[in-house]
Amino acid sequence: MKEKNPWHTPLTIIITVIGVIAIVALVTVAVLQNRPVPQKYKYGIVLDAGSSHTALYIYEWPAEKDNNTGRVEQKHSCKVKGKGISSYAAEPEKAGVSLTECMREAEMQVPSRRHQETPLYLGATAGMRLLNIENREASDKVFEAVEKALQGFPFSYQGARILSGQEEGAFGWVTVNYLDDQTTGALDLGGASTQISFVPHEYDISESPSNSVAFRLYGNDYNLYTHSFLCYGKDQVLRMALAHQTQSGPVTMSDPCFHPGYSVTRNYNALYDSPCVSERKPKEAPLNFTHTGVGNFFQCQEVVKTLFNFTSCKYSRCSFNGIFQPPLQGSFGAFSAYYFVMNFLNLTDSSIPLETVKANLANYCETPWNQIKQQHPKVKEKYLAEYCFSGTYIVTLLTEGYNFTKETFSKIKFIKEIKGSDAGWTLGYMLNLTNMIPAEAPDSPPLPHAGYVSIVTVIALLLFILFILSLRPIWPKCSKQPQIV
Ligand SMILES: Nc1ccn([C@@H]2O[C@H](COP(=O)(O)OP(=O)(O)OP(=O)(O)O)[C@@H](O)[C@H]2O)c(=O)n1
Ligand SMILES: [Ca+2]
Repeated sequence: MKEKNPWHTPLTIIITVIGVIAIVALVTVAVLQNRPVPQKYKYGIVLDAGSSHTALYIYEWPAEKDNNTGRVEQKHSCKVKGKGISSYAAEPEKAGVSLTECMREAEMQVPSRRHQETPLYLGATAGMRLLNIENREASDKVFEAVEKALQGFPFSYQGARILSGQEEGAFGWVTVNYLDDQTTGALDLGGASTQISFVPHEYDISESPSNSVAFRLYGNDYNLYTHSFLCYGKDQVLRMALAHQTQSGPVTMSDPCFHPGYSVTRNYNALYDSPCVSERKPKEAPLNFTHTGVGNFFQCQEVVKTLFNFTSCKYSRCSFNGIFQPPLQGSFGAFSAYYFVMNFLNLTDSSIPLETVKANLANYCETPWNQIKQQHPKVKEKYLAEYCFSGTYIVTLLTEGYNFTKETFSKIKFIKEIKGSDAGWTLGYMLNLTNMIPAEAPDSPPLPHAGYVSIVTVIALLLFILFILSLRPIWPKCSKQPQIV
């Protein structure tokens, strides 16, 4: 006769069924109760009115976590068509109109029930700083027009203003360090100014108080060194280089920073129409000059070096132009035009030694202009013509200007964005104005949701097994095999 399986007794079946139901119920309750609730978001909008162009950024963060710990992320960005707002000095109304398209996009991107509470900021940088120096009235008119345009949208408009160079540098640092886990210096290269910001090892703030900013971020106090060099953005520095080479007012100028075979006619008045160069305009210059390329990196470097003043320094140490700079410290993130240029030249990889970067640049600058155009038919000619100059300027600024050596150069990461948010001053600016710079490290839950569910399941199973084992005394007796005596 077939032996009856001892587990198939009514009692064990009932225990097993109850046990399984209990586990399923326990796990279900645990999962449902602790499921991450669907997030509600809040939004903030910042317009970066740069010298060369304006960009709009929309940030979002979980609504119930705006008490400093919620991670603010970039939700959307929009590049305004045309040039920067400072270029509309002669027709200010158009500066306002230029923003309309991106603002409409923002209206679509931010849920309409959040429109009224969404703060909207516009910060202008070096282009407007220069216009303000050159023509205060025109700069005010541009702001009036921009203000009028922005107030026509349903957001909570918080004002448009020019950021100081110090703010621009410091907020760029805040952005990078808010997004990145380890403390990183920030290098920003714009069209009209350039910023360097880092936390020095030992820093005597009293040496140059105007270069110092204090921040509390994630539970640490930082004494930040920052400086913004007006006129040392890549477009203005190119003007300075051309101005330097046209001091005698020639009809034809041979430029080592442009490719052999490159030749364009430039207008003297247009070249000198900027406070960065206006004082240097040659007295008896003709209307135009022919700008031709020679393509020599080393000679170009010599031209660029003449744009830095290394002779006067009233501090213990300086970068250039008599500006205090403590010794470089730690790693750096280099963004905006640093990234555009180095990315085009395939030189963003930090493992490429400085010497190789220079050799590649030398080779690139030597390449005839026709060949360059053929190789990059899709790149705008204005950008394309300037990469030899810009690459040379970047290397010279970093090494001769800021004193990066072949060892420290490898600590620079050329980046466009960090964790989905563009590197730049806008995020730091908004965090500061909304009081969301996190003074303390965020409280993270001890376990992620998946880990929590797995642990509850395993413990429930163990308890069940333990329970079954504890019932051993009432287990049905197994029929013993006959023993051989
Ligand atoms: N794909 C791109 C985009 C931009 N540029 C150049 O990069 C420079 C700087 O761009 P950006 O960082 O956007 O400068 P702005 O913010 O406009 O200038 P600033 O910060 O000085 O106000 C400009 O010369 C622009 O022509 C480039 O070479 N390649
Ligand atoms: Ca900029």
